[in-house]
Amino acid sequence: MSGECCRDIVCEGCPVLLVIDERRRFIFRVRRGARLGSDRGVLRHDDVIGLPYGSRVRLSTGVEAVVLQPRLVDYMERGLERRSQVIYPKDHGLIVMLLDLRPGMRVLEVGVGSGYTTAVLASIVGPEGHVYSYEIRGDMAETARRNLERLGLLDRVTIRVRDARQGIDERDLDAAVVDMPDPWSILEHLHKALRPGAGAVFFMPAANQVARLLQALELSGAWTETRVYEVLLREYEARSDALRPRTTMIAHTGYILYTRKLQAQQT
Ligand SMILES: C[S@@+](CC[C@H](N)C(=O)[O-])C[C@H]1O[C@@H](n2cnc3c(N)ncnc32)[C@H](O)[C@@H]1O
Repeated sequence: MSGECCRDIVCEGCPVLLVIDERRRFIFRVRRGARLGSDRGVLRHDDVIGLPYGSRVRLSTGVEAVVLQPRLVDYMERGLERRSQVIYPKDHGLIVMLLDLRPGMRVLEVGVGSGYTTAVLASIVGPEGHVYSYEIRGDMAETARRNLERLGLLDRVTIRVRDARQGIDERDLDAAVVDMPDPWSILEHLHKALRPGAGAVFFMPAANQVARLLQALELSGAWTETRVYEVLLREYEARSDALRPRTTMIAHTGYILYTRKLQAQQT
């Protein structure tokens, strides 16, 4: 079978998402001689080496599973450490569009937590871009570092273990994502760090935070194009004989406030 290792074909050392059923999904790196155990049977890693991604494979019990490339969203669901509240994929999607994120951008992040948003930003800016991330807690920064290392994204990220209220070192940044309890307290630092007209997104779980931030933005007169959003995502049962919404959904994650830097008036 021809094809590129880890892109088309499973080779030793490649990451794999093994899907047995909706609840049994495992992410691992293939190691010759290793085994993955589950209540549905055992998978010998050797059995997937050389298979094209997208192949079916049988466990020791005869149960069938599928071998796929893990996506970032699969890692977020079950392949990373989680020690803080994280921003969900439904919200990341809108954040990426609002900030017009692209390869090569230099992006600021305030409030790293477990590094889920850092991973989204780093995967989009690519090897030629960079993410500058501020996190006040050393233990959180370490968790994020481990997660980014696992994803192979750590070299695109600089994590500063620092209170962002004391200042931001970088200048001329293309965009910012702020996920911290009191974002109004860093507005001046943020304004200095962004390039003219650059966008910033603030993620906040509570409506009173949004109101307070809006007030601070209005008072400063230094921001424009301010918008507030909430993303509701309803998944469907993907069954041709009974297509209908799922009975449960994530009711609330947080609000997304978008705004852009306004230059000071030239006199
Ligand atoms: C909800 S978590 C961020 C989660 C992250 N967006 C994700 O998706 O994984 C908020 C983080 O902000 C950090 N934080 C709070 N105040 C901060 C400050 N003044 N400067 C830097 N980080 C701060 C907290 O320690 C916490 O880890």
